[in-house]
Amino acid sequence: MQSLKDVISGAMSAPKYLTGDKAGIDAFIDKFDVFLFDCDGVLWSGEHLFPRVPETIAMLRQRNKQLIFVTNNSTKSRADYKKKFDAMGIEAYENEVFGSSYSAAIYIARIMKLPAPRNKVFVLGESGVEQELHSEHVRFCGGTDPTLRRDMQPADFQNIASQGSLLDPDVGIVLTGLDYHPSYLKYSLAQAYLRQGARFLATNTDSSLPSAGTLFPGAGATSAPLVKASGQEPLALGKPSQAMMDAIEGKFQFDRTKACMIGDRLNTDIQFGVEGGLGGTLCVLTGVSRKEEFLAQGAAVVPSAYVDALGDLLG
Ligand SMILES: O=C(O)[C@H](O)[C@H](O)COP(=O)(O)O
Ligand SMILES: [Mg+2]
Repeated sequence: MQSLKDVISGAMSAPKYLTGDKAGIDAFIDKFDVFLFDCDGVLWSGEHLFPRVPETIAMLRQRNKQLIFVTNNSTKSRADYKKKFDAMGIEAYENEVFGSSYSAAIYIARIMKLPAPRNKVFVLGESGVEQELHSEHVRFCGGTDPTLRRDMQPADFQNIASQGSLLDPDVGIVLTGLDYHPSYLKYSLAQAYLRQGARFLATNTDSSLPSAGTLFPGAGATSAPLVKASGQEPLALGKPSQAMMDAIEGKFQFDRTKACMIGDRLNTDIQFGVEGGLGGTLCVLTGVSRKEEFLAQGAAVVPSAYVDALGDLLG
């Protein structure tokens, strides 16, 4: 297993190309009891399901592998993902999903445990974040609140500056995720809360989102205006955060050396697996990262192996 020290010292063996190598694929799968699956860019690209994904998942289940779905996409809750899996004919279960919105919710509820009343969360994100905060009995505001999906009015500046009715005095945390409805008003409220000392968290900070076969602004892009305005960087609780890895290991109880992370992105999925001390990592080339990035001399993050598409594991 390659450590980050090996990566930096360049003492790394080249990643194994498995597409078309039946024996190599079998040997690779046999090494692991647990597979941590990224979603966007590996299973699907938005609503587009990649070929032979349901069959590949079924094959791993037939070989008695434990499967865990670890996504940074915070727009959906575990329950939402169960619906998406069902709609795409993928055999998967809600309790196998561990998303960045769930990671953030349990970090706030079980680790930060801010004292009431200033323990409310101002959300810059979608309903997946709200559902997971609710599942952990964490109070929140902002998010999908329709009254905030409007243009900034002159009176809003005075209201916010004078700690007026637009501000909730119980907010002690600002949490950003992938937000499809950003607005100047929401950024202004978030900045005001941070100036009052609220803690700054993010579900994830991925720069881009793979969807419909191309790339769109990611969670890191939708939270960037607040990072610039506040001069603060959030604590991110999605991949490659090892706080997330510890929480996953705690929930699913597995031997890290017998686990493999499958992902499409080097600086989230593969780095997550390498820094987490997992037995292996597999890069799938249907999403964000290109093989040239990790085959290059001195590449910072290198997977153990790679395939052109997840379905290639069927040989
Ligand atoms: O911007 C984002 O949030 C990410 O691009 C997206 O969520 C990635 O999801 P994942 O590949 O971890 O399933
Ligand atoms: Mg991905």
